[in-house]
Amino acid sequence: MVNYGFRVLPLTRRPDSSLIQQCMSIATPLLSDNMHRVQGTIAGFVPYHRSAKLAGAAFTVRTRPGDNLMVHKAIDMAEPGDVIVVDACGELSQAILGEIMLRLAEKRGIAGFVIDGAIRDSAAFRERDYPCFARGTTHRGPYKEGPGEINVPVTIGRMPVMPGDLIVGDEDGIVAIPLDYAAEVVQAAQRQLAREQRTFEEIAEGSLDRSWVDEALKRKGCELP
Ligand SMILES: O=C([O-])CC(=O)C(=O)O
Ligand SMILES: [Mg+2]
Repeated sequence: MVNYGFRVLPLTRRPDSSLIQQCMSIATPLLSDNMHRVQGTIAGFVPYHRSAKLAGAAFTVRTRPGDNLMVHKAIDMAEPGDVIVVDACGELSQAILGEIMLRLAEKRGIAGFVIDGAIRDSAAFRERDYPCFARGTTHRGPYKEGPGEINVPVTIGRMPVMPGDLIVGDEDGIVAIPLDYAAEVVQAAQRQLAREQRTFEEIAEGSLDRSWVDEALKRKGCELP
């Protein structure tokens, strides 16, 4: 019997904790802009916690749709600060996470969850402000049979995620920054944040140069009044 599809692997590389901390105050559009806008989840993930922010190392899980045995194992294995990222195939017929699991994860210092699937007991995530993004809710509970895998490459919302990627989530969705590029991307996003803050000031003063809009239209051959 080959074990591919039913494996539990350790997470061996994580981003620097100072980098994770910096990402708590950088919006996801700034991070995805600095990866050429191709790395990030498509629309459809909802934050069930009030603050909507999340950052940490990706502890990845791939489940059989509707089954959460491997998510339970991940909660027992992940380290404080990790984000459990579950590729549950976008399945919405069974919830694979609930309040008992939330409380276990919270107790262990796990930073939060990203679930490409459904959760239940969703009021508890809001009340405890415990970070969790998911595609929806249903009271229909999970099966606990496996198979599934831990710390293998996964995809969530059409975004590839490698174990140990720097995960950042907010009201606009979730982005996974590949570990080897994380420092560079975060620095570039911070420079973009400073540029956008200057733009906001120029808008308030009425001094923002808008000539690029007509120039772009003319270059494309558009007739202007
Ligand atoms: O039964 C489960 O595994 C999910 C659940 O509702 C909980 O954790 O409270
Ligand atoms: Mg429950």
